[in-house]
Amino acid sequence: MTLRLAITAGEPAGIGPDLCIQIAQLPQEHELVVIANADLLHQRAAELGLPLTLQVFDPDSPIRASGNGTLTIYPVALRTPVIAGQLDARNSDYVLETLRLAAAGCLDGRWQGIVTAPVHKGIINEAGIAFSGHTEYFRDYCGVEEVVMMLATTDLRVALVTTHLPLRAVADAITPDRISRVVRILNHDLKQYFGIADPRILVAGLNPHAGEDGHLGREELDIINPTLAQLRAEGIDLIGPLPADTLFTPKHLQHADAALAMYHDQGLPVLKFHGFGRAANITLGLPLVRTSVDHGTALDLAATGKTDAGSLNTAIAVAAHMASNRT
Ligand SMILES: NC(=O)C1=CN([C@@H]2O[C@H](COP(=O)(O)OP(=O)(O)OC[C@H]3O[C@@H](n4cnc5c(N)ncnc54)[C@H](O)[C@@H]3O)[C@@H](O)[C@H]2O)C=CC1
Ligand SMILES: NCC(=O)COP(=O)(O)O
Repeated sequence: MTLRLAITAGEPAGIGPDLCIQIAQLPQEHELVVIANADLLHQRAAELGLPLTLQVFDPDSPIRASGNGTLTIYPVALRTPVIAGQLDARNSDYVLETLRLAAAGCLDGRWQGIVTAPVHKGIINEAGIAFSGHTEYFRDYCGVEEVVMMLATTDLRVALVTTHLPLRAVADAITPDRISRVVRILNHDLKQYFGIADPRILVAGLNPHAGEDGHLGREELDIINPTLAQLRAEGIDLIGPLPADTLFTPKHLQHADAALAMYHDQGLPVLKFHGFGRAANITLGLPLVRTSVDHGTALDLAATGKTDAGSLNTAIAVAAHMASNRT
């Protein structure tokens, strides 16, 4: 089935616009509705020397696959002109408007999923807007209590109990309630979106050596172990808490459907070492399908033509797969 997917082009000075133009050159199975400024895309296409035709989104027109240099555009006004590679806080409002429009259009059925190109968290905060990431933005927009960040390649899925938190705050955020909510969402969405009948999830400890029986930290004994026992009693197949340094070895991973890390930089460096440029970032637990790239704004590469669109391609394919499987 040909789907309609929204693509937010992300930080306008970064590589998001370049990636949208690059994927327009490839044959696509779905209609890609890029939510962005049209002049920005034309200007970046000219800088890259790539052809680009933009057709303005019409909700009443039949869905038609993008490609051959053509994209559908849902136009949004920039707040100030863009120079590739140079952040400008005045455009933060534009960036957030693209996210809001994408979420609104997904919830009202105009498109079946959202794929996001990277935004720059720092410049949005410098504009005076508290923003820690798309994951938290869409959680709040949709009014759900919890979501789960999971990055995935074809053969490795890594989900996180906590996302964009200072390391100092992580231990306090590892609570029975949070672990339970995250595990239930992960278990449910591995079934719903990925057709895994009885997901097996490896859970990492928080401390080195999973706490070494309490000698290197007590979170495993006091919080993680009892919570996993309760979740197992609900029928969820959990292994752990395992020391994170050995969890990510083939011996354990070969029997698992996903690994659950306690924090961002416990899980994501492994995933990115394994498959940077081929992975998708997926938000589970939302009432809509949202995927993203596995990388950031790469300001150094904007308008250079040296950008790899592999992760955006993966994110589009995963969003289409999820939207087709959504129950
Ligand atoms: N989904 C999102 O919106 C994400 C946004 N970010 C944001 O991006 C900004 C920059 O983050 P960094 O840590 O510098 O990471 P980065 O991913 O932007 O850059 C890291 C390195 O990878 C290279 N790189 C990144 N994407 C590439 C691509 N598609 N093709 C070729 N090379 C690529 C860059 O040139 C750089 O050398 C930060 O503000 C961060 O918050 C980071 C990750 C995800
Ligand atoms: N490391 C992943 C990342 O920063 C992307 O987060 P989000 O913007 O998708 O929430």
